Amino acid sequence: MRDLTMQWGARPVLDRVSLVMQPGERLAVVGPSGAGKSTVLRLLAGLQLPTSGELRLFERPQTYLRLDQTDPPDVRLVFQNPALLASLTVEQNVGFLLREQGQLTREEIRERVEACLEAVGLFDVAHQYPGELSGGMQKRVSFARALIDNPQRGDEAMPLLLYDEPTAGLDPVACTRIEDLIVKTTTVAKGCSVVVSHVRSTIERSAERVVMVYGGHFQWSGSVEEFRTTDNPYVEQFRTGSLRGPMQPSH
Ligand SMILES: Nc1ncnc2c1ncn2[C@@H]1O[C@H](COP(=O)(O)OP(=O)(O)OP(=O)(O)O)[C@@H](O)[C@H]1O
Repeated sequence: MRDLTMQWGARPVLDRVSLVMQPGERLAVVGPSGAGKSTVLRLLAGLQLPTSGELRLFERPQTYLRLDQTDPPDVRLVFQNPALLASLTVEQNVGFLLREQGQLTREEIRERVEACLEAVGLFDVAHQYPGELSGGMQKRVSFARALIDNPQRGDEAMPLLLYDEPTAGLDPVACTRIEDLIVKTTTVAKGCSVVVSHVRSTIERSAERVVMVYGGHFQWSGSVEEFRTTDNPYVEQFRTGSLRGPMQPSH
């Protein structure tokens, strides 16, 4: 992102922000409610276009919405609500894109789906419907869906995986499982990832670098180790949950 601005009202939500991600990097985007974290994800996903500035994904400038691109970049979304299709089985949900592409036989798709389900620790659920699974299992299915690969994908191809609040509302043990899955999914897909989360363990366990968004700017960026110890006032207030600090509701 270079000098990227996203503006709906009088004040820009993102005001000329810049960010470069390294290949294979795992990034966490943090900040208080309404700071613009989901906006960052939606821009990266191509679900909305910036008001101004430049967004490049894998070197290619993004000037069209994802749906309008004939050859969209490989960006995969794992949203807070797993957004599975209720009328399709788990197997049909995970293999949806491969079926649409029509390049593999049913048996080949079934094998790939099975491998992705096993990679996220799901067994014997392929023929069940999402509604028959627990919330945690549904999240796993959405991770499996992010693992499914296009057969034409070259060895050097690198997807960008986007995780929006992946551990919101989960118990601490379920959080740990999902955090491990984020690292695993990103590694297995040979991709890079951006996680938006308020959960400290998720930020620290699933990312290598942290970016703090507030007031339209990226106020701070550093490694996870630095995030734990920095005395940057924004990060300190976020870490401690203090009401005192530079982040106030009126801003
Ligand atoms: N389509 C839209 N039209 C107008 N304003 C919008 C739109 N989408 C987001 N906004 C505004 O942009 C700001 C940032 O929203 P965003 O969802 O990115 O915040 P967030 O940091 O992800 O918050 P949360 O942690 O609560 O999910 C908010 O003030 C929101 O009202």
